[in-house]
Amino acid sequence: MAIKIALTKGRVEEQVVPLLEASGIDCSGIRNKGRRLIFDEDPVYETILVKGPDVLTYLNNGSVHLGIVGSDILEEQNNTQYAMLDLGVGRCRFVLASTSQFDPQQVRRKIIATKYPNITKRYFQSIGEDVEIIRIEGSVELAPLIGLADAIVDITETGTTLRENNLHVYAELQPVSTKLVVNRLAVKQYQTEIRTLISNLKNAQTKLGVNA
Ligand SMILES: Nc1ncnc2c1ncn2[C@@H]1O[C@H](COP(=O)(O)OP(=O)(O)OP(=O)(O)O)[C@@H](O)[C@H]1O
Ligand SMILES: O=P(O)(O)OC[C@H]1O[C@H](OP(=O)(O)OP(=O)(O)O)[C@H](O)[C@@H]1O
Repeated sequence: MAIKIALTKGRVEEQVVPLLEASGIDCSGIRNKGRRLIFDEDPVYETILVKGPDVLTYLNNGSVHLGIVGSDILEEQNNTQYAMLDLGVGRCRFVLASTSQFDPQQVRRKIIATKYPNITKRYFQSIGEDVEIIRIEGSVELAPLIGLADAIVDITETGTTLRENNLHVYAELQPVSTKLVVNRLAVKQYQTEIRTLISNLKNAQTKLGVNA
């Protein structure tokens, strides 16, 4: 039976496929995927492509043995315990950002827009502040520009999106990177295979110059 991996499609997929290939996994199907979602070209690993927040749903349900997902999603879903390896790709960081008019000391209770309400809540709790959180699905940078929120908590990599929308960083939160996560039962069932995969991925990181 193949070992099943749920891989986050999009940015993570693009950055992880070279690592999987350098680990000896056949990703030819993913590279020419069209609209396909299941890839069984490799004799050992079957990969499915899913949205990031769904990776843990498949993993916890036992439908897949391994998952590849950003730490942003693991932290938002309060589920970091099965992260076995930092793949060192998909690197970005959480920031609190807003326009130059934003006053971090404002007296009125702040309204914060984000795709990550749990991470945002934990951050403001950690600095002893009570805020109102508005969850939005994307293009979060719009929120302070059109008056939906006072500021945002979002991820940034190059800073281009913030810069091109005239937003500034007011606080640095935690860093983000892509993790390999495992199903608890699969760790026992496929101990040898998972150990081998982790070792091959570490060698692939070295070969490709990826810092974990
Ligand atoms: N700017 C970024 N730089 C590096 N990694 C990022 C960046 N934005 C997101 N990521 C990582 O990639 C993951 C998925 O991002 P991606 O943009 O592909 O999906 P998404 O946010 O669901 O977007 P879409 O709905 O447009 O597919 C995130 O969970 C995060 O770990
Ligand atoms: O600092 P940068 O390199 O510009 O990257 C940051 C952007 O990347 C992510 O958005 P994504 O592309 O996932 O789109 P989204 O707004 O639909 O979430 C994030 O939400 C920022 O908007």
